[in-house]
Amino acid sequence: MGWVVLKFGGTSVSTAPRWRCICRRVQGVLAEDGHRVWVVISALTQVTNRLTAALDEAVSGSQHLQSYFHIFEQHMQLAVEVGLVSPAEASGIVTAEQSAAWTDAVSPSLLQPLVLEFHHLRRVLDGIRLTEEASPRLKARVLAFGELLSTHLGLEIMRHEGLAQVTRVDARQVLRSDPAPSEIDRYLEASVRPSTDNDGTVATVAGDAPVVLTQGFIAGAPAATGIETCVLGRGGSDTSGALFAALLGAARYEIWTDVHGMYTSDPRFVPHARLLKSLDYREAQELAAMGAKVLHPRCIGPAHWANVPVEIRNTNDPDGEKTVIGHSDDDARAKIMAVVRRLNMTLVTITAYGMCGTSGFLSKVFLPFEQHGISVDLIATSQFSVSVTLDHVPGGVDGAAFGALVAALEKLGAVAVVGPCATVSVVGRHLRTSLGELGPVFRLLEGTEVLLLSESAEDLNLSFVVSEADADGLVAKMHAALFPPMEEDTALPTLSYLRSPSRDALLGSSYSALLSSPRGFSL
Ligand SMILES: Nc1ncnc2c1ncn2[C@@H]1O[C@H](COP(=O)(O)OP(=O)(O)O)[C@@H](O)[C@H]1O
Ligand SMILES: N[C@@H](CC(=O)OP(=O)(O)O)C(=O)O
Repeated sequence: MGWVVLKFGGTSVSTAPRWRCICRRVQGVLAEDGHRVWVVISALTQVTNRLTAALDEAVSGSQHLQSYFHIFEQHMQLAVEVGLVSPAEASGIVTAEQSAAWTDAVSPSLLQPLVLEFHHLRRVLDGIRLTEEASPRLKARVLAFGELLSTHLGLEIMRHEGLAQVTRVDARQVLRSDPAPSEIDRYLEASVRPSTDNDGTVATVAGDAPVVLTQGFIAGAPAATGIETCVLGRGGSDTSGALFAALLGAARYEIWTDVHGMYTSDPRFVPHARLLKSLDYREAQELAAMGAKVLHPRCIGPAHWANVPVEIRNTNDPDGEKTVIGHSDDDARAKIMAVVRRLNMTLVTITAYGMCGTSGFLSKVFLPFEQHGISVDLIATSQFSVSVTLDHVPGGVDGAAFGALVAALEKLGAVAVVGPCATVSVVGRHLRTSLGELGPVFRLLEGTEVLLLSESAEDLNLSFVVSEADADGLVAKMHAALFPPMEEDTALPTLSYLRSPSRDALLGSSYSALLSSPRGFSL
């Protein structure tokens, strides 16, 4: 019997109606061809942010249980909403001390694992408060509690909803991280290579259970003393799901979230954004990497590696439209797919007039980036100058790694650092053959200071580095030019060439149309 992997994000696991939807979907897949179902869930919405706040509170020693108590309340509210705890049992707990007493004295036995996990979290936070410091290793342990807690509660909710044969698996037993250059990468931005389950670990942990529930975001980091906890970076549950799908050789990987799929821009800011009905792996990867936050940038790799088709679907509209990601045979055709942006980028320019025309300039410039574990994103070069953008600086621009990088680069020439800035990217296929269609985009840049312009070697994105303040306005204008709002198409005769059969095959409904559809849903 084959597996189908379902991943539910924070917004999809935080209310009773969403959990009923999860259980219905699991039952639907079980009924279809006798599949087994591997369910990956994130922490309840905002819990990872609250754990980050709890860490800061514990380090600073101020009110270190405030965020902890918020998290406790959130889980109790859900337990009440789904009917696992009565409102009377949960009432009257207004402080962290009372929550501890409540969990000791009156918690229902089926919630004992959840309660023990809360005790464990509290012990770790108390320890951090005493020492007033938290290493990347300890931070990862704290952040992992979000998913450990949600899966304890989720297991009982699923059983309560009639799914008797669910097994909870600890993801750290299955996913093992790769060696990493720094402590931050090792524990907080861990990467796990996709692989097949040669040693049968997945089969062992799943046993005969038709349904497995496990954590997204967390993995095991092999250490001399055993297996430590690491996390895959914010939003990493999508990648966990893809890794499990690859290990299991799953028939399908479904990512359930609060939107119908990948849109031509972030629908929160561009309500006329159109749903992308089908994408190939490379296109989806490029969109995720350039800022379509609905997918974690590393999640497509494992699915592609194992040839597992991916679907992105809306928990609030389970039978509605969706994005399907897989192989495609039409990559010869040019197409414009989206306008997306990323914030918090750093632009570094190294200028060395003395090196004009000398060989090896580029290798000398890039060596310090490798030595200090900082990967570059966009690149533009001239004879004596190189500009690069960085989307992730381990330890931040005030940290030791970045300081050492700048010191090394200064030995080669003058170094200028600009940040935080933003990249606005038009993502598509064969953009160099679509420059006529992209014309309006360039006109829209008049009056905006463009710090760097880059066209990707693979011809998949055209990116502009601008100030953060300019980014959202620019995205909205560029998107309106390239994807005119549907109802206004006829009013824009000059852009009518943007309608074509291939475009109609690619683009689904707009976010605003889906939002006002009779089925109705909300972000
Ligand atoms: N291009 C895009 N297409 C779809 N959603 C996007 C895009 N860019 C950003 N998003 C945002 O991604 C959100 C879903 O991702 P996320 O919050 O990580 O979900 P989850 O908690 O379910 O994992 C959506 O609510 C949407 O606002
Ligand atoms: N809980 C983690 C991992 C994650 O992927 O969450 P979500 O699926 O809600 O984006 C985070 O907030 O980063």
